[in-house]
Amino acid sequence: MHPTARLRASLNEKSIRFAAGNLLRPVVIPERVTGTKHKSAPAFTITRERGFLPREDPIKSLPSAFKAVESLLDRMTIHQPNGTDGLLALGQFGDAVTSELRGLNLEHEVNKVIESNDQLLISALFRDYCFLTSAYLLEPVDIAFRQTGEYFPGRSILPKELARPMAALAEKLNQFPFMEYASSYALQNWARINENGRIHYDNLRLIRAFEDFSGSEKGFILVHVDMVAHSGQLVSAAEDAIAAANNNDRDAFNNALSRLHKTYRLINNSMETMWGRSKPADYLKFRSFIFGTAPKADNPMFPNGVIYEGVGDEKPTHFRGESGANDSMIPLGDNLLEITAKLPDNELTKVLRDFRQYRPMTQREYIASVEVRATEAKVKEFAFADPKSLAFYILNTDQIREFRDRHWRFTKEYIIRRSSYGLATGGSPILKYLPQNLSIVVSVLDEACNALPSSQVLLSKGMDEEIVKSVEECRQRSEIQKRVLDREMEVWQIVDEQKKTESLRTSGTGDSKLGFYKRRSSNSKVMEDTSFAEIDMGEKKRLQRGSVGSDRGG
Ligand code: HEM
Repeated sequence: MHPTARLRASLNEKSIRFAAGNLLRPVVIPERVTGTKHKSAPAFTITRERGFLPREDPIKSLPSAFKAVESLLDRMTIHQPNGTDGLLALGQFGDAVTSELRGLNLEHEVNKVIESNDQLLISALFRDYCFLTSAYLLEPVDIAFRQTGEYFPGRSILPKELARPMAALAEKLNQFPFMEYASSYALQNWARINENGRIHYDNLRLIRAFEDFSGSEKGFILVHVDMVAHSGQLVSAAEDAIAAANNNDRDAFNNALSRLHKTYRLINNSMETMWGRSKPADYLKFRSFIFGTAPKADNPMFPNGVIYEGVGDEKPTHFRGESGANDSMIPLGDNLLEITAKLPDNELTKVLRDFRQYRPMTQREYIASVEVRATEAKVKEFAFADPKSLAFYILNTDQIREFRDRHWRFTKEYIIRRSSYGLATGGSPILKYLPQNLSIVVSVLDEACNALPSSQVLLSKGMDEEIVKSVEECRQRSEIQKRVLDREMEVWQIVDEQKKTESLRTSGTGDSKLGFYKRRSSNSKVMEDTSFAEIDMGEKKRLQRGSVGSDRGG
């Protein structure tokens, strides 16, 4: 069947498929999947070697039939490698897309690639069309932000030259037709500098960029890749832990949890390098381009969603934006250690579950399967039944706490300090979503620490001194974290309420922000039905320059 014939009637329907019913089966994770004989295997086939990275390094450039696409991608980046301004800096990207792609019928070329079922090439095309789509929709948002420090609505119609290939590629990959962390912005967007070298930060470069190939955007993306380069060991340890719990094999279980712990430590150490590689003062400069069009009810940038021209019945669509929330390393730990089971049944948990849909199908199914299989194998109960296993369970849960703690500090320093805009790129409410997840890990850690005998008892039973010492430190950290977070949340609650009161007070006063908004939207159909008084596009903040790489002014 011709691929376009399969386009969904409405892209807004969440028609992503799950392997329901298969999640309980034992999963055999291969060591490696490479070479042309595996051409049709999904790019994100999960292996013990590569974990959540694509099974082969991403394709760096497109076949010559797509030279118009490649040219737009090269010329759009705000800071061009030769020091000039790119199309996005000049506000010329939207016009360039329509004038340069119209009439080329690249949709036909895209469909030929889809029919070939060359999954690596399909994935590269999806990455590149995602970059074009986000740049096109968010260009007005970024221009306004660079000029005023405030956000502005994006474009509400995606032209068919982008919309139809996007929809067809997304359909083939069974993903939403929008930029996503794994399949476009981060995990499909790196190349090794030395082909024979390791997948390691110093040996990586970007394939595509919105702002700059050598500055903070590079650091932001490639630190994620550097972390995920360890994920093969996470997958391997998680699989061995589930198998050991099923086989009642205590030694194998402890060995697997010990390997899991070592790997999470490597990942957390890599994450810590973010501060130096991607400056907090630079983040907002490329962040405009990774926002999404969801949530439907409450996204001031896309109050009426986005119409994909020529796709299905052209109903407005709403998709979450790019976010590390779509990474699979932490959900893997949450599910394996049965932390997920402790999530309260509320709106924020729905957000977390929704994030899990925004990733390659293989990862979606795998993460869901770990949740089901770990519950069946009673991983947590098995860990709690033995002091040494429980000690490893605590060490791993503490690593997940450490990740979320550092992450919350990133969010405060990179975002909250610099913008009052309440939505994160993935569309979650910043002040509520991340702290909830952190507080849940802390409560699981607390529960596990309370169940563990005292250090003296552990030592008297012959437990390794180093492990006992580390676990004791976890206990202390857990108590401190809980106290600090509780106090902090009280303060944020007050700030949030003040913000709401202030917004009510100033509503309808016609201040300069609103004036700018109205001026800019005078010829924009998108704003016709929107009440300006209710819009919060973030407060005006002074942009500061960072000092990483060649990240220059703008
Ligand atoms: C400057 C650095 C970072 C900032 C400012 C940041 C910001 C955020 C924000 C605001 C969210 C909320 C979800 C949303 O987008 O709506 C989020 C979620 C998330 N991010 Fe990041 N992030 C950063 C780095 C990372 C890194 C390096 C990773 C590693 C994979 C990561 C993984 C995650 C995860 C797993 C979540 C879901 C939260 C959870 O489960 O508790 N982030 N991020």
